[in-house]
Amino acid sequence: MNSIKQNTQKKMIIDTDPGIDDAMAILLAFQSPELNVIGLTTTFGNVPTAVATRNALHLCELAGKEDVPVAQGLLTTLRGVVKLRVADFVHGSDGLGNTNPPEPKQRPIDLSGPEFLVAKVQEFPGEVTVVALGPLTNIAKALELDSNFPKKVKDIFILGGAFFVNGNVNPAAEANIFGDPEAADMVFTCGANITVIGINITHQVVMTGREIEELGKCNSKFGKYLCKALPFYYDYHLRSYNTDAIYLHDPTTVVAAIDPSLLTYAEGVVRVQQEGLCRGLTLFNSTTKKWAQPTEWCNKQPIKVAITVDAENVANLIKARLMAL
Ligand SMILES: O=c1[nH]cnc2c1ncn2[C@@H]1O[C@H](CO)[C@@H](O)[C@H]1O
Repeated sequence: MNSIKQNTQKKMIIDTDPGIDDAMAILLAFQSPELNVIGLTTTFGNVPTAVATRNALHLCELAGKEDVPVAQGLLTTLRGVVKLRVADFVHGSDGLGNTNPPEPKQRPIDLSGPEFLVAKVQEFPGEVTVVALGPLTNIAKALELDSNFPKKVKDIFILGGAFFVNGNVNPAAEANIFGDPEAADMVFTCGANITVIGINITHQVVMTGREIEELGKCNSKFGKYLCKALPFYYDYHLRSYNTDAIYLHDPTTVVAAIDPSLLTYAEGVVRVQQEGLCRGLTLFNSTTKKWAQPTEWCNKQPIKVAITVDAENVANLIKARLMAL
């Protein structure tokens, strides 16, 4: 890779809990000439953090990207709670559709995920894009470690939340936000340049059963690899949504970071319900009403919330890149 090309590429850190759609997103990022993936940080959600780290290392090795550092993130939520309910029914107990990936040869680096995030925005101020594909614990911890993190990071693209639609863990909450609502609320209101892609968007970007078969038949290494893990993810969608297609949550978020113009956005303050029945609910203030009394949404920095997507072109880009040789 020559330095001219590297200079025009976005420096990206992917915070991830692989996860089948995370695996698609990571391989897509590696296949994208616009991106220079400078590291992966791992979190819990689809799998426990230790499994996420193993899978992140494995995916780097599969892609011949052993030089990409993997930093293990926090094992618990910001409040120290171990998330017992991992999504093995979505991704299999190994996170990769029960395909039993080989033990990676590489090890995670000595820095923790949050320490790595802080170090990289310090090294490249205004240049690092963070793509967050799991609960937001590592990013929130990075905010605790460095209060200037929001100013130093270029932007943060977050897969999370359900805006004007039901959640996927329960009618109120989407899985990543539900995984650590306190962290999510901290991140959404931290003042950084944030774009949120919720399941109101990602449920429109799909790969059908037939397309999964085509992925397996093509000669691409990533396509052949993914089509072994995808049937598990497909079965979950068939069972849960009665649909002959999978939702491309995490890859859509990587595409948004590559080309934000494929989506449209509304700007407003987002807060997260912390307790009770609707714990994990994302509530976007879309009104311009001047409230009679100050609200918990006042005096916070607005963020961008995706409201429409060019689903066909986003899905086509994902498929083309995963099928590329
Ligand atoms: O029902 C579910 N429970 C938990 N996690 C889920 C479920 N459906 C999808 N995901 C995972 O959570 C993120 C999107 O919310 C995606 O990473 C997806 O793989």
